[in-house]
Amino acid sequence: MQGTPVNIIVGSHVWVEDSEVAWIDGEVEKINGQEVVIQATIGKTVTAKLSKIYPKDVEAPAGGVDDMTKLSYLHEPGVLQNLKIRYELNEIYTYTGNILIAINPFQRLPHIYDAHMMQQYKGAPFGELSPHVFAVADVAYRAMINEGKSNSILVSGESGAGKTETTKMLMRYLAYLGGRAVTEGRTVEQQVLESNPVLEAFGNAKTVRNNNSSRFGKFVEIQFDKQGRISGAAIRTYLLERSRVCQISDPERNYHCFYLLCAAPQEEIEKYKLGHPKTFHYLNQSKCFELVGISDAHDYLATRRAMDIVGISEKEQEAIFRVVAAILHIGNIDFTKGKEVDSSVPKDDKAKFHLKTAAELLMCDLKALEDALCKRVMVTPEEVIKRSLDPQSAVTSRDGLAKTVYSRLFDWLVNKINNSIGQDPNSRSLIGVLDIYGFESFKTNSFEQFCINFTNEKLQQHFNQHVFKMEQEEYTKEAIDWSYIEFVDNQDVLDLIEKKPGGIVALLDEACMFPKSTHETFANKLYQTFKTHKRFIKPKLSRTDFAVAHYAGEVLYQSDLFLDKNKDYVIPEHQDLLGASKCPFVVGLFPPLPEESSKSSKFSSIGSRFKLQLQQLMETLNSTEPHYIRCVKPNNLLKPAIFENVNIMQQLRCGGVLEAIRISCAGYPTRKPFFEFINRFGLLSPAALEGNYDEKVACKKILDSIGLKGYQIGKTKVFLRAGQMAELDARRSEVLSTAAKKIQRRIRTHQAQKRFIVLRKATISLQSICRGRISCKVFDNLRREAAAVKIQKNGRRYYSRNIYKKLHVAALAVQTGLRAMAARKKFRFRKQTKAATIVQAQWRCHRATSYYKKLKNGVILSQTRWRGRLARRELRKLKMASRETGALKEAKDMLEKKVEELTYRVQLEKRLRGDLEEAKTQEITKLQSSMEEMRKKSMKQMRCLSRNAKLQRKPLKKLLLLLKKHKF
Ligand SMILES: Nc1ncnc2c1ncn2[C@@H]1O[C@H](COP(=O)(O)OP(=O)(O)OP(=O)(O)O)[C@@H](O)[C@H]1O
Repeated sequence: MQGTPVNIIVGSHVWVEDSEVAWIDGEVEKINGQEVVIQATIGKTVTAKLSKIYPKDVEAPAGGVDDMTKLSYLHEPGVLQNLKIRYELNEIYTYTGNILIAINPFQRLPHIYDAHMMQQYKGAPFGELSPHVFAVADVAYRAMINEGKSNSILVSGESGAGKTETTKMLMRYLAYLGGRAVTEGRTVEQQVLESNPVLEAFGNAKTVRNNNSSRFGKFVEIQFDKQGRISGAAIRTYLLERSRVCQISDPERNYHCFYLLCAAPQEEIEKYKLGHPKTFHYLNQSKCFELVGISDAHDYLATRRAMDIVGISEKEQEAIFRVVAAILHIGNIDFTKGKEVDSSVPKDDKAKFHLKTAAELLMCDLKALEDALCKRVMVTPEEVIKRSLDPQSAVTSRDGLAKTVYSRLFDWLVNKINNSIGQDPNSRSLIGVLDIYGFESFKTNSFEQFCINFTNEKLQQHFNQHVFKMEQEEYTKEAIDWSYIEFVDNQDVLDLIEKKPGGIVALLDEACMFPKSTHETFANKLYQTFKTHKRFIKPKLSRTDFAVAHYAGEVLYQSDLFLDKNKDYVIPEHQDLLGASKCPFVVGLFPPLPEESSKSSKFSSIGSRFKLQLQQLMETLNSTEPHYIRCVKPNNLLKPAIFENVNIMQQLRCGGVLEAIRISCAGYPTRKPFFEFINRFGLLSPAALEGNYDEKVACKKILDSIGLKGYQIGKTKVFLRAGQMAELDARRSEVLSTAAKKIQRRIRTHQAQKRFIVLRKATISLQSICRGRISCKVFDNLRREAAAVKIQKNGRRYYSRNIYKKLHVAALAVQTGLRAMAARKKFRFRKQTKAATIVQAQWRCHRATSYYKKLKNGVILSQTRWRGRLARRELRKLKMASRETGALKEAKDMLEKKVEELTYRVQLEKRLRGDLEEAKTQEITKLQSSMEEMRKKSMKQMRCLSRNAKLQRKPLKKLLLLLKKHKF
């Protein structure tokens, strides 16, 4: 795409094309006719042709634009600068209309691929969120669901640009959208996703351009049912790089599976008699055995796990790795000259050991294997001749066997995965994801590059057809006013390659079928046939090379190995050998050829098979709605944050990105049938629809009412310029969102009102319930309080009463005690007083009595003595007076009177004592009840009293005795 040097005036900011750094920016100093002098920002003055100068958009947003069709100046430096700005901000995705450009970040950016992101992109309108691979997958999915049409996503880019990673993301997102419940432990989408590590282990290898380069093309068809759920899947692979099995260059590696197996657990290493990769010829041609940051041992286990998930049984896995090990051993069978001329035999014991191990692992006959490698059977009409091969040919035969076995193994894996995932015959539609090698142009380009570039030509044509050709056809059909948009149609290159008869592929097949053909004869044939073809170039200095002017540039091919690489037949000896293996798995890899084909032609060409495959692929793609993702590799160092301008510009040119931008801007990339247009955008101008039944006029009115310029109205469709649809959609979204807001507002008001009424009612009843409950609680509390007070009162009363009772009883007891004590004291005092009185009376009585007695006795004595004397005197007188008896008798009567008196007194005393005792008994009886305790005392007192009584009795006794003595 060449820029149009508009607005180039002195002082304007411009870009200048520079072959080394791609672009230099600066300010125009001078314009001299067709030459411009620029003061570049890199500090030098540059003089360039006016046609190499492009205006710079000084008002472009600082963060770049997410769709390049939005750029004010659409030219290469503008596009590059935009990508660069975004890449520096880690915005690796940018749209170019409907094409997504993905720049490999060479660093993990998990935040842009997590579940949250998937959720965000699910159902989001295209262009609403920032560009993303999920957005493309979402568009494809929605289009499939809404229109019921199959879609395809074509991922392209050069090796290491990130196609496989992008494809994986697409598959992950589609699995997320169409995932379904787990059945039998694993889902279809799980199997589809897990097929990636299995295919990567066997089809990927480290190359100089990518540490995990897919050495095959892949088209994954994901089938969906009516509900949009994944119901099946099919994987188609294209052109596995067979030569890598036997030949690798430093610092590349062979297919990952070989290294994985060499890092397997020890028992497997021993079982397959393996060792370090450096001990195997197929691996040690390069010094690179390990990958930085990758553990082969870990990957081996991961691959086995993935194999389990995709449905490869344990037994099959064992057989697969046995065959892989056998290939490694086959590679170590070296040959030396045999005894016969031009014959060969295993070189040494080491070669024999590997031959034997390979035979064991493939479960075929050792001798048959040796013969298959060292001999050829020639069938002539006359006889069957066995011809020996020289060591060089034996090595070629050996490598041929290894390549055939490996490619059959790879095909088996793909078939197995397809069978295991299963196809859905009732699938409504599918989404195909194509991850195919990008355009390749190296120093030496062989048959592989030729096929790869052929594929890219095909895809470019599909792209052209979709983007340009069909577009312009449509313009004509719809009779809109348009000017022809120039684009490079590559049909002539495709004719050069695939035309039948006469194309390069056909000529190659022809050459392969003639035994005497060599690459020189083939090249000559090409030179002759395409002498005048403008896309075919014969290099001046070479006799076998040829160049093709591809859409992305000229590529020089070396035809040396074209013939060999194009031959796709299995040497019959190899077929017979492995067909007779005792291992059913190996036999399965080499099914017997159909009788006819083996007879008619043993030859089949890789080129024409590949051509056929591509044809089928194109048919599939043509029946789908395509979406394009162009992966870009920002640098060859495979490091993040390095943006190599020239390299990227080249990729953008090759990928047709710039061309697509140009066409998008020059043409009418969006169109809609009138009906659909009115249906969709009628709401932008309701007035335009009123009373108007002509759709075309209505469409025009709608567009005019919005004020869009530059659109076209065809016979049945409205044609819009790039970005106009977005503008219309934005307006529509605005109208819809205003309407939606209005409706939402109303509905929300209504709902809120309803909610409010219900809420109020509920609140009131809740409040009344609450209040009721609170009152109940308060009442309950009051009742409880009253009860508590009552209980407390009663308790206290009871307690006080008890205390009082005790106190009362105690007081009574004390009072009683005290009173009793006082009474006792009084009683005692009275008793003592009484007793004292008695004692005193007794004593006095006694003393008086004693005194009286003494006196009386004395008196009596003295009287007696006296009377005696008187008596004696009288007696003497009486005697003398002799018997004066009368006097004596009188004395005697007097004495008797006295005794009577004394007896009366004794009786009186006795009666007094009885009265006293009676009073005493009465007193005791009275006091006995209250003074139980004092009984003893009283007893004592009684005793005392009785003693007193005794004492009282004593004088009485004495008195009685006295009376007795005196015989009263
Ligand atoms: N989106 C991404 N995020 C992070 N790293 C990425 C991304 N895309 C690619 N890469 C890195 O780039 C490497 C190469 O990517 P990938 O294998 O997808 O390239 P490719 O285009 O498929 O190459 P080939 O054609 O050789 O198979 C990956 O191994 C990965 O490290």
